[in-house]
Amino acid sequence: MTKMLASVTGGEEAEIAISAGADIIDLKDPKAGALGAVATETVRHTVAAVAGRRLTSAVCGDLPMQPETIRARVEEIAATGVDYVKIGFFPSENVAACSEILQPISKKKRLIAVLFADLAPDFELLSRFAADGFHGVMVDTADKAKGRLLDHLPPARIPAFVDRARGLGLAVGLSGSLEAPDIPRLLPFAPDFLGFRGALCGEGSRTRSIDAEAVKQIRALIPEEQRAGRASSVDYRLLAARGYAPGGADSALGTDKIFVREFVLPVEIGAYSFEHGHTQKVRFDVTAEVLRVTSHPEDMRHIVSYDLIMDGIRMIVARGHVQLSEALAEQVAAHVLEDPRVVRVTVRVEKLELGPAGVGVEIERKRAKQQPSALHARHDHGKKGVIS
Ligand SMILES: O=C[C@H](O)COP(=O)(O)O
Repeated sequence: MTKMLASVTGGEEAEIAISAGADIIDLKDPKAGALGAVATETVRHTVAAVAGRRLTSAVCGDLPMQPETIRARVEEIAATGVDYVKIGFFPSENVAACSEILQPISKKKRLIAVLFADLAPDFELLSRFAADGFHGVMVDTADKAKGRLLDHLPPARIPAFVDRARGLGLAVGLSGSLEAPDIPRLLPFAPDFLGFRGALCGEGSRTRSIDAEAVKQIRALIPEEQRAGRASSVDYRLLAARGYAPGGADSALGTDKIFVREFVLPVEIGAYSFEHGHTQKVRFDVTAEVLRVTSHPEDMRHIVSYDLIMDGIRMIVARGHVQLSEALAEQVAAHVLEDPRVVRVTVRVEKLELGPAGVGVEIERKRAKQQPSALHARHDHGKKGVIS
C-alpha cells in the first residue's frame, strides 16, 4: 500500500506527524531549499526520539553535483541511524559519477534518488541508480513557486516513469507541492509513498509549522495499513471506493452525476490513411453516475473527482493511434467504470475537423452486476499494478 511521507523539521513536528498517522518521518528544512537539510544532530536526535515507531528519512541538502561532496554528506546522514537517505540529483554532467560513488554506501543504507519534475528529469538515469544499488527513486519539484508535480509531470507521463522504476526493482515516491485533490489522481499508480510538506502546514505554506489537522486530512485520503497498537483510522468507504475492499457505498443514498464537458484534445485517430501520422481535434463529453457515500460531502474522501476522468482520457490518448471513435469511447467508458462507485457512464467522442461541426459517437455503459473491479485487479498485481 502507498505510505504517507511527512517532511518535518525536527522532533516536535515529528510527534505531530506521528500522532496524525504519517508512515515515514522525513527530516527536511523547507527554508533551506527543495531538499534543504536540517542539522545532522537534529536528524540523530529525531531518529532516536522516533525510536522505531515509524520509518525515518532525511535529505542531504541541495548539494552541488560533486561526487566527493555528495559521498561525504550521504555518509554523515547515513550514520545518524535514519532508515532512508534522500539525495537530490540536479541536472549536471556529473550525475552518473555522483550516483556511482554511492555504491558502497548503498550496500548498507537504503538510498533514495530524488529527481525534479520541473528540471526536465532524465528518466534514463533510473537504470544508473538501480545499478548502483539505490533502494528507490522519487520525483519532487525544485521550485515550489512554479506549480505542483502534475503541472510538470502530467498523469499521462507517470506510468512510463513508474513502470520503468518498478521494472528495475526500485521503490517509487511521488511528491512536489501535492494537495488533497492530487491524492486520488496519484493513488491509482500505486506509488510506494506520497510525500508532503506544504499541504501539512498552516495556510499550505511549507515554511510554516506543520498543523495536526492538516496532516490528519491528508492522512485520511490515503488508505492506511493496520498498525499494531493503534486504533485503525481506515475509512472503509474510501477503501471500498478505491477498490481495496469488498463492499461499497450506501445504495440508499442513491447516485449523483459528475461530468466533463467539451474537453478537447489533439488525438491520433481515424481509419483513413489521410488520418494517420498526425493529430486532429477530438471533443469528449463524459457523464458518470456515481454512488453517494454520504449525505454531507465535505472533502475528497466523499467524491469521485472529475480529474480522474480527464486524467484517464489523457492517458488513453497518449497510447497512440486509435482507428475508431467507437473504440476510443469504449476505452474511456471502461476507464471510468474502473472506479467501483461509478454505476453508469455516457461517453461522447466527436471529431471536430471532419465535418461541418462534429462527427462521432455516443455510448452508454453500465457496471455489469458482480463485475470485479478493475482497480482490484490493478492493486492485486502489487508493484506492477499500474495503469498502462
Ligand atoms: O519529500 C516531500 C516533500 O517534502 C514535499 O514538499 P512539498 O509538499 O512542500 O513540495
